[in-house]
Amino acid sequence: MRTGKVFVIAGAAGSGKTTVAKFLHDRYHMERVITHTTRAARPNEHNGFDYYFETSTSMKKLHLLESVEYDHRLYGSSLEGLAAGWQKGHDDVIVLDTKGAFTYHQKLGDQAVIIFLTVSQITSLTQRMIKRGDDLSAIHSRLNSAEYHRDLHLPDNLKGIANVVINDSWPQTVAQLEQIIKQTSLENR
Ligand SMILES: Nc1nc2c(ncn2[C@@H]2O[C@H](COP(=O)(O)OP(=O)(O)O)[C@@H](O)[C@H]2O)c(=O)[nH]1
Ligand SMILES: Nc1ncnc2c1ncn2[C@@H]1O[C@H](COP(=O)(O)OP(=O)(O)O)[C@@H](O)[C@H]1O
Repeated sequence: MRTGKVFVIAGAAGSGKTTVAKFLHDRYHMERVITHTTRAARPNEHNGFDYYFETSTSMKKLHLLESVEYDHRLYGSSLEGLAAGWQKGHDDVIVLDTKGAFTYHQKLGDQAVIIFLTVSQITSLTQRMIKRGDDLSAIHSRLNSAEYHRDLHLPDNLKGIANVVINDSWPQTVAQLEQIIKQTSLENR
C-alpha cells in the first residue's frame, strides 16, 4: 500500500483542532480523515464531512484502528480512512484526542506527526465554544468531562513526541505550523 505521513491534531475542545486541520488541507492539500462518532451532530455539522455519525450498533460493526470514549460518546478511526488520502499521494490530517494521538505514535512511529494545541488562558476555550455556536448544555457536559480536563495539558506520554502549539494568535499559529511542516519535510530527505 502506498503510504505517507499523517498529521495528528490533538488538544482540548475549542483549542482550534478543526481550524488547524482545515488550514493544513487548504494550504498543503492534506487529506482530511473523517472519523466516526456516536455523538449527535452540532448545528452546521454534516454526516460524511465533519464526522460519520453512527449509532452504537453501527459503530460496533466498523473495523477501527483505534477507538476511545470521550465525554460518554464513542469515537474511532479506520485504516481505510488513512489509506484513502495516501492512495491519492497526499499526506493525511486527522483530529484525535490525546489518547488516540499516543496510539497513532505507537502504531505508526515517525509516520505520525503529532501536533498538540493549547491556549494560555483556559477561559478562552469556553468563549470559543460559545462563539462556534455550541449549545450551552453541550458545553456544560464538555467542561465536566474527565477527558476535557485531561486534554488541557500535554500528557506525559506525548512529551518529547508532540509539537506543542499555543493557539492564542492565529498568525503566530500559522507561522509555527509552517515551521513544523518545513522541519518534517527536511527530516524526510
Ligand atoms: N481517539 C480518537 N479521538 C477522536 C476521534 N475523532 C474525534 N476524536 C476526538 O474526540 C474529542 C471530541 O471531539 P468533538 O466531539 O468533535 O469535540 P471538540 O473537541 O469539542 O471539537 C476530540 O478530542 C477529538 O479530537 C477518533 O477517531 N479517535
Ligand atoms: N487563534 C484563534 N483565535 C481566535 N479564535 C480561534 C482561533 N483558532 C480557532 N478559533 C475559533 O475557535 C473556535 C473553536 O475552534 P475549533 O477549531 O472548532 O476547535 P476544536 O476543533 O479544537 O474544538 C472556532 O470558532 C474557531 O474559529
